[in-house]
Amino acid sequence: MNKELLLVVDFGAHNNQQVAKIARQSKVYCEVKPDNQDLEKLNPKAVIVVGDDEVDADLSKVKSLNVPVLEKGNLKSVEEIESFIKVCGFTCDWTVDAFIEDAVKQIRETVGDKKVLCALSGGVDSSVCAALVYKAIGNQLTCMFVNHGLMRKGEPELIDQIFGRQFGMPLITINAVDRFLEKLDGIDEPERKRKIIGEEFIRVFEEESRKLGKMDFLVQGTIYPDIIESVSNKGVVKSHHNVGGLPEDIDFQLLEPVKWLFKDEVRAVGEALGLPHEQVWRQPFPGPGLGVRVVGAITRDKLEFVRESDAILREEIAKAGLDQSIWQYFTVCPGCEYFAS
Ligand SMILES: Nc1ncnc2c1ncn2[C@@H]1O[C@H](COP(=O)(O)OP(=O)(O)OP(=O)(O)O)[C@@H](O)[C@H]1O
Repeated sequence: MNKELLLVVDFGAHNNQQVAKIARQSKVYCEVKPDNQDLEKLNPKAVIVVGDDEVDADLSKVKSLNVPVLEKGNLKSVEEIESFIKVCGFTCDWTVDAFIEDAVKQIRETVGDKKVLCALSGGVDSSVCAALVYKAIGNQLTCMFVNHGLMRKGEPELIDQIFGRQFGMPLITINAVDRFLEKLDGIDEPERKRKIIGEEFIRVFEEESRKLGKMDFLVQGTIYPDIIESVSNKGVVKSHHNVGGLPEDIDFQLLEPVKWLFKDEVRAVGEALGLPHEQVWRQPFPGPGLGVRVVGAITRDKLEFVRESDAILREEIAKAGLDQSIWQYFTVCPGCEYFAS
């Protein structure tokens, strides 16, 4: 697809992502770039300038593009952006389906006949990436799910049901429950737990992926805010999203098929690809899973307690119709007497 680009040039605005999201809701493809980039090579059809100190900004680079520029005031209203889009004559054809079609084509071109590995956690980002890459290259993709024993109730089974059975993807499930729980034995510091879980994940993933023979690409669920924030005008906000913190020198090329999408767009793409609604709209879940919802040292009893109580809470919240309006809700297992052995 030959995309018409609406460029948001960011002079350090706090609302840069908001402006891009509004434009995209009008089906216009929009990217956010800091003003120090080579804007000309992006060939935009129009530009919106945003910035908290925009009045003092040097707009010569933007003006030299010779395209329409919306540059007055920092807080651009939805109406203002929509009418600018209309005046500029955008085709407004950037839809979820158009994105998928384009992404599938690009993935096929990039991958050719090579092999791709996806670390599938069952979270929104890796799930949508897996579905998208599978649509593009079918069985050239292998997904690997590491069950570390810290998942929510029914989650490992659900991953198998959706990706293994419904989609029919090549899916390898690694049962590493004992291995993780042994490493975590007696550890009560939450930061220490996180570190152990992260490091163990990398070890398991490396060991198991080696058994698969040569894999050329690794799928990574980078999303657009990761990119905008890592190259923001205000300096690096946070480092790039990474598959469980794998080292930089891994022997894979990265495939990042949703790196131009905001989270809600990732969800919409997931639904369009046939992932269940509940899977793509689920609440954020911490990487170290239930391990950090047990206060103090983790035992199998405590894990079971927090897993069951979490399942009950989620069921009740859903029954009350609140599961999409409350951003985060969870149960915690305190280090109480009841569990003393
Ligand atoms: N148990 C797991 N099995 C396989 N891959 C995993 C697992 N946990 C994490 N990963 C990989 O590491 C990536 C980053 O994990 P993190 O916990 O930070 O999740 P995230 O950024 O919310 O992404 P997602 O929505 O895919 O879970 C995931 O996208 C996935 O590729």
